[in-house]
Amino acid sequence: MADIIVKIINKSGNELPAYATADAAGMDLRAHLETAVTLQSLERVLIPTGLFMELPAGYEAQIRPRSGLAVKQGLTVLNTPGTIDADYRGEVKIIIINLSNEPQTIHPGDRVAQMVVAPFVQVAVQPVTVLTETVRGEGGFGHTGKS
Ligand SMILES: O=c1ccn([C@H]2C[C@H](O)[C@@H](COP(=O)(O)OP(=O)(O)OP(=O)(O)O)O2)c(=O)[nH]1
Ligand SMILES: [Mg+2]
Repeated sequence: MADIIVKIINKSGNELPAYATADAAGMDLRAHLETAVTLQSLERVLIPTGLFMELPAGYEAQIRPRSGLAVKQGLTVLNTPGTIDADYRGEVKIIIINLSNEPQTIHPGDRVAQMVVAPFVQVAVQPVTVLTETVRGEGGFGHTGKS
């Protein structure tokens, strides 16, 4: 597991991201804030993490919501899953939106999202005029299971 190295510069003063349990998929990310931020209902905000990362080629980091924040406060990641590219060298930031009906406050150091590192493939795009036929064909969007 641990032979995949992600280099991190931590300018936040918060602890480094870490897996909370032995087989956790995600590492929680903390807000790098001077003061608390309050979001009105449906307001969104870009939360800095103070983290700068270097992922190995062929890997991305996905920024996902935390279920506890979502169910308790209606706070979620607007662009989930956010994509951190392996060649990105800027600060990792998290787009949080308040989907509750009340104002919600994020405090410095709060765990606002989680990061899952995953491999991906890059593909070659080949223009054609005909695609192979399949049983599904063009059916989708609830097409299966109908009699
Ligand atoms: O939640 C996110 C999503 C993206 N990024 C950073 C890392 C990523 O590599 C870069 C670009 O992200 P994306 O491709 O999603 O944004 P874009 O709007 O397409 O911008 P760009 O034109 O820079 O690719 O922004 C974050 O810090 N947080
Ligand atoms: Mg992009």
